[in-house]
Amino acid sequence: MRATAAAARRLVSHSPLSSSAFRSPWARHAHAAAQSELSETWSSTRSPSSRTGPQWIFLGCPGVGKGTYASRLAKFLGVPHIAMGDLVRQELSEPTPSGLKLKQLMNEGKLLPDNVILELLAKRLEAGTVAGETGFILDGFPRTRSQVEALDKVTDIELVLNLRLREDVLVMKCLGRRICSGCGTNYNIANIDVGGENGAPRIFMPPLLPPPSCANKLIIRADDTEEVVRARLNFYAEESKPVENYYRAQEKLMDFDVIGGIPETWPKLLDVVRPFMPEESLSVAAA
Ligand SMILES: Nc1ncnc2c1ncn2[C@@H]1O[C@H](COP(=O)(O)OP(=O)(O)O)[C@@H](O)[C@H]1O
Repeated sequence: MRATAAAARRLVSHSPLSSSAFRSPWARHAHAAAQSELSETWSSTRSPSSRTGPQWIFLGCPGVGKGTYASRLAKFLGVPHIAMGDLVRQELSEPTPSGLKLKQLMNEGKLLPDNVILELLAKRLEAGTVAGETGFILDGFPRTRSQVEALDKVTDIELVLNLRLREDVLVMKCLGRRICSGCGTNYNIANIDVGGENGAPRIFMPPLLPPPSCANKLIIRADDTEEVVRARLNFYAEESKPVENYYRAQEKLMDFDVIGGIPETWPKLLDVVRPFMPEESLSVAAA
């Protein structure tokens, strides 16, 4: 699909959150600002349809390992791994009055308004287009049906990988997450060995521990408390269904059960995506 500036503007105007949907003045203001800014952002960029590389999406619950596998796969494919959560955290790292309200939503495990999310993504895609990026793996976007429809207007998604893992393991994984405050690398201190009962397969995931250079700089995300993790999982279950159904109906969705740690899961993941990989990535994957 050819994405013109007009199509880009539709990405913003498509948002179901009309300014009247926001109850507080700050939110209405942010919405109005995003509308005009985003239109400008998109109209000043080259067409996203000039991308010729893979345009893939990773779906899955918090803690399932989207970031880990999406970033590994992105390296093989030679495209960027664009993690919506990282864009959000980066944006909210500077304290501003509107940012504080958004941060509060995030710390409660709630989704941020579409206009905020679409603006961040549009800016990231624009920067990528300028830098000559040919495709992307999106992680954490789209999360709602309205985000799916907005994305469809400006990209041509080929493959949607839906990572799945049982809920008790997801909670353990989220609570074990640690990030190096120095270099931003993700680790996990959870030592998971569960299952085997009631016909469920055993799941063994050893910790992913940091090297000494990161070990004393580890931080925990404010939204990785048990209460918030459970809330995020509930929100996800509710909101992901329409997204999954949309891509399933288009025959673009592939379910993938995470079966263990990286050494077991990664080769299986590569096997299932191999038929979709461009020629040049196949030789890297085979090496
Ligand atoms: N597509 C999105 N739509 C709305 N809010 C989002 C989106 N992606 C990320 N966020 C916000 O950023 C937070 C962190 O996102 P992320 O790192 O993807 O967390 P997780 O997948 O572990 O819930 C989310 O809880 C939500 O508040």
